[in-house]
Amino acid sequence: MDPTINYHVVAIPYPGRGHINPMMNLCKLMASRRADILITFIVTEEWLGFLGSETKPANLRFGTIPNVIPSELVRDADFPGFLEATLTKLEAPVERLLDRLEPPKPSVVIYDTVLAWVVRLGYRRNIPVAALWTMSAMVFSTSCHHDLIRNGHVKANVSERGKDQVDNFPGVPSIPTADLGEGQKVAHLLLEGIVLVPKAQYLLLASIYELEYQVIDTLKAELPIAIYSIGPAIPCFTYIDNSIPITGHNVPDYMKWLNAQPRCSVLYIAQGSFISLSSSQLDEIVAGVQDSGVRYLWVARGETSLFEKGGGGFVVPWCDQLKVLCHSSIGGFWSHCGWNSTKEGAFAGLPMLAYPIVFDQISNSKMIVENWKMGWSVKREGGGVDTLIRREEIAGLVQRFMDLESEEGKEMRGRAKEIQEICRRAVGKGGSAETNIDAFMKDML
Ligand SMILES: O=c1ccn([C@@H]2O[C@H](COP(=O)(O)OP(=O)(O)O[C@H]3O[C@H](CO)[C@@H](O)[C@H](O)[C@H]3O)[C@@H](O)[C@H]2O)c(=O)[nH]1
Repeated sequence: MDPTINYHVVAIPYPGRGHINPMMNLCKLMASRRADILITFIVTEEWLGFLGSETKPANLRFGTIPNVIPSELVRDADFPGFLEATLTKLEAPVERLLDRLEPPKPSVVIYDTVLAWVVRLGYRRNIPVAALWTMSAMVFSTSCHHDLIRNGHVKANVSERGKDQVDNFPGVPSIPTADLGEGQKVAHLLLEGIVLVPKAQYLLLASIYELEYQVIDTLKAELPIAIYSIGPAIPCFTYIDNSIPITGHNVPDYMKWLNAQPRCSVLYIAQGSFISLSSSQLDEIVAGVQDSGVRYLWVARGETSLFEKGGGGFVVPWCDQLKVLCHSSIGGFWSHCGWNSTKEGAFAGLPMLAYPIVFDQISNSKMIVENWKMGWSVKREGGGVDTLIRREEIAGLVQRFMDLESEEGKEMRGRAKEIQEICRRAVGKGGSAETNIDAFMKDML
């Protein structure tokens, strides 16, 4: 046993990019704040391949289990099946790994809220558990009050935007039922984890207190366990200064291309790490953006052949998103509104074009457009998820959005900077993120 280590923390992330990233960022922060903690971050062998080259503190180590769930590369094909596998196949190999772990015995297991089985594991082994919620506090609150959904107060259908409003979610303003993102085949599986949160010892919200304080305070008053809002859990500490162009030997081509573009001229487009758009809608978006004449940097996976027509852009299969968002050539962010992307856009102070697809993305897009007023919705008011948005409409919208001189654009950019300021204060020295992470570490150890 390493004599400098006094405490052991085990982290069990849900195996998906939008979940692994915030867990990893939290663990990096914790490991760098106290050298006497060893953190074991448990991933499958496949995910070790994706994450193995990450720079991280020496007291943060990977623990691996075999690939007992479907590959990350094919999980879109059957998402309910994938989710089910994470709930039924991971527990046994994780237990075997825990039996082999070097001492000291874990002081706490931090787990993704989705993985309900970890709560039972904690009880069996007499180890306290901390649930990490990787979506907004608002979505936690609305999901948490699932009795309303079960009792039929909330319509379980996102494809038709109903007019019904739900105004009895504590700490959450009145919200249309159709914005809740419920009704997916997977909703009941996710709810299982949420229902068990009160049986955990701690709840960690990957959210900025100042941006969601009403709902966070309400949750603190309602739930019987300790709750900490740990800040955005994005790798923001590396990229604070966006005025310095990124140069050097290992600079990827997309960064070199960005370095050569005029200030605020490029629209960054990323529709998320999984769940694709319909191919007809994707065709319209690609054609619309290209017809707009606006420069773009596009993260595209299988659909790169769509870009053969050319256009003023750069297409990549993957990029270092936060670094890109903080680059001075980027002037706007087209996003599917995953919670991490939402927070990264806010941290970068970028106006956003919101194109949510499922789950919490719909309420995140509302937060961006209606609450923070730092973005526009691509979809028309009242249009369902299946309504096709034509290329002409998209071209016009993108042109107006990237126009730096328009009054409406200036106002939106001003709001984005205000939200950015709130984020930066929260993650700065003595800000709410640091204070709350320190409080959690003190309490759990
Ligand atoms: O080229 C890329 C594309 C993405 N990312 C990163 O990947 C993460 C993606 O996370 P997110 O924006 O939250 O999207 P998803 O992976 O789709 O997130 C899932 O998980 C989120 C958190 O639970 C939910 O909010 C989403 O609805 C759900 O789809 C972000 O940190 C991005 O910076 C990159 O670094 N490079």
